[in-house]
Amino acid sequence: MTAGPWPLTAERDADGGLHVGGVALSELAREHGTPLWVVDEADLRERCRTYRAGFPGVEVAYASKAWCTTAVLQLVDEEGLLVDVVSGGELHTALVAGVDPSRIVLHGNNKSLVELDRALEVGVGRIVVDSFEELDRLERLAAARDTIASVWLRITPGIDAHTHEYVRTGHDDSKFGFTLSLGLADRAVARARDLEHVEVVGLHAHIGSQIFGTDPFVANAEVMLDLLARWRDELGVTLAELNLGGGMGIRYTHEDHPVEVARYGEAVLHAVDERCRRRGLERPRLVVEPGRAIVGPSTLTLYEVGTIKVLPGLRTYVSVDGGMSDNIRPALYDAEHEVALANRLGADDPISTTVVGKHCESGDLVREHASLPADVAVGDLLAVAATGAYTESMASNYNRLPRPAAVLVRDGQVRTIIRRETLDDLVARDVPLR
Ligand SMILES: Cc1ncc(COP(=O)(O)O)c(C=O)c1O
Ligand SMILES: N[C@@H](CCCC[NH3+])C(=O)O
Repeated sequence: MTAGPWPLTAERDADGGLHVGGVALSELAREHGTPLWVVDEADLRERCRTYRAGFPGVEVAYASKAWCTTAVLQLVDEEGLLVDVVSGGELHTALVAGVDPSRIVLHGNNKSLVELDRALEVGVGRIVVDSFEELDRLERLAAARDTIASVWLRITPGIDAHTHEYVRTGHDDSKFGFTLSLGLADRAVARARDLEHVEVVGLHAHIGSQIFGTDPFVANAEVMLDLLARWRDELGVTLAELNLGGGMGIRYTHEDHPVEVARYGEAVLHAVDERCRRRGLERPRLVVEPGRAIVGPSTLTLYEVGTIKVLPGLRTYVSVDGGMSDNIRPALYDAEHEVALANRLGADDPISTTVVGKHCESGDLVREHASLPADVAVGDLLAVAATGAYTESMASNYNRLPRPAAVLVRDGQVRTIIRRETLDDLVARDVPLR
């Protein structure tokens, strides 16, 4: 089981039932209901460790936008990762999780005054400045608090990573950061020099997400080191820190072949050291910022099969009890996730099915071409792989579906880390007229 996109401890028992963390998924469905996010704790911790080992001497920050819930943040914190947040809500979650503020990095292309001020109040480690307005705002807020904001400038390095258009961030025409080719980065560092309460200590560049191959990451590192060298030579500005962002692709289906973290680390660090040698730079204090690669593969979503609609000569629709409200990725990015029957092995001859959710949208797909046993039936359980990243964190209540629960499994133990939403939760913020 583990060779595919499934969590580390996933295995089938003698009857063909799927287990994760030593617990049968059918038992989890009985106890906790469906849809259910099942997180393999061993897998999640292992990925944190693999990342740290793959980038020796480099700080690893978890991009919490991938899955920002207290238990997940506590796990990655225990594993020694920094936590990157992009909003007051993510910051609050990290603080509630008990993450030391100095180990938090605040991102965002449009941080509010309240968010910036809160970051200064609690003393987050670094604020990643995205715009000229933000430099000015930070100067005013930090002066009022009689403090100094330690910041990285977010640079848009002009690197076009070949990934889905919606998740590219390093190309020139991007809403994020100071565009290097248009001279905005140079203007930003010049502006920052005039500020008394903002100290630029480093640079940041993130080129996009779900990227396969090492070349775009290497190119990003080279561009950023060239910039550090040029600013040293032209402006006498020496910056000691460099955050190279996240974006490493993961395996969602058997057809995906991502690079191993160790190879990615080797390639980037080799390029960094080579460039530093050529430019006569000391290796800056490096940070990388993965989200998806930490949590994505650790989790599967468990659904129950409801309606099955056979359209002879066309296709077979298999409907499950969740859909785009708990995983928007297929609808938004045409993303594909492996699907498997979870409660039994099923008939030998697979058929091609279209697994869909229960929402009022034809685009409410779980997987367009899912190979499932021909005898898939109402009441069966389906497991959908690699749903730890950008599913719960992008979940909604569309069609007023309560959001699912999440459980953490390890060595036969089960802990609820997010309770299932109730119908009362759904109306809790409504203010009725009568
Ligand atoms: C600034 C920044 N850092 C890190 C990440 C994490 O990306 P990924 O989940 O692809 O590793 C993102 C999301 O793309 C991001 O915008
Ligand atoms: N939500 C996207 C990734 C966004 C990356 C955030 N900057 C996905 O599921 O692929």
